[in-house]
Amino acid sequence: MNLEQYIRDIPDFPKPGVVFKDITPLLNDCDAYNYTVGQLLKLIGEQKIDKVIGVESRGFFFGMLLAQKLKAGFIPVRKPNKLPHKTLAQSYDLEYGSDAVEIHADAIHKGDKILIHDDVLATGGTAGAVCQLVKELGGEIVQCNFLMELTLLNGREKLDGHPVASLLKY
Ligand SMILES: O=P(O)(O)OC[C@H]1O[C@H](OP(=O)(O)OP(=O)(O)O)[C@H](O)[C@@H]1O
Ligand SMILES: Nc1ncnc2[nH]cnc12
Repeated sequence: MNLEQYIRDIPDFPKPGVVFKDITPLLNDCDAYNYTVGQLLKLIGEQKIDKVIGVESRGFFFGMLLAQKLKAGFIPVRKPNKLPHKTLAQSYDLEYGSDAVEIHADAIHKGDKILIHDDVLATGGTAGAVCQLVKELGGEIVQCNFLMELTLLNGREKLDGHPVASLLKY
């Protein structure tokens, strides 16, 4: 299956000059998203995963599906002031702006094997901040896993040498 046909380019969204990669056609097709889950699982292989982190908001869709298949827990990493319990926060720069991410401080136990999932690796600011949160809580990052990678933005460089895998490269 050619997954690229389910990802739509939206020029100048959300700001002029940005070509937004829209995954809603992929989410809208059961065969396509099931196939995608299978392909993402192949990237992980036989590696043991205790918890999958999905990054708000588009990382939630496949993050939760992956967690179920991997028989792992799911941890939402959210934008500021959304999580109700005690949190740890990390700020970062975006391709189009800046923001911060938060995690519940009790979500990871020392030594937990963590898969970080998001839809897009762009500048790496978001995923880099998530790596920092996992490190501070004593988790072990097994893989940073993405549907797609915008290679010209060199996001991998922000991920501290952790293994990175993506299904599509643009
Ligand atoms: O590698 P980076 O440059 O950090 O960019 C990647 C991040 O940007 C997008 O999220 P966005 O902040 O647009 O939020 P959303 O998922 O809620 O739409 C995307 O889903 C990643 O989380
Ligand atoms: N070009 C892009 N398309 C979709 N999500 C993104 N996140 C950061 N850059 C993006």
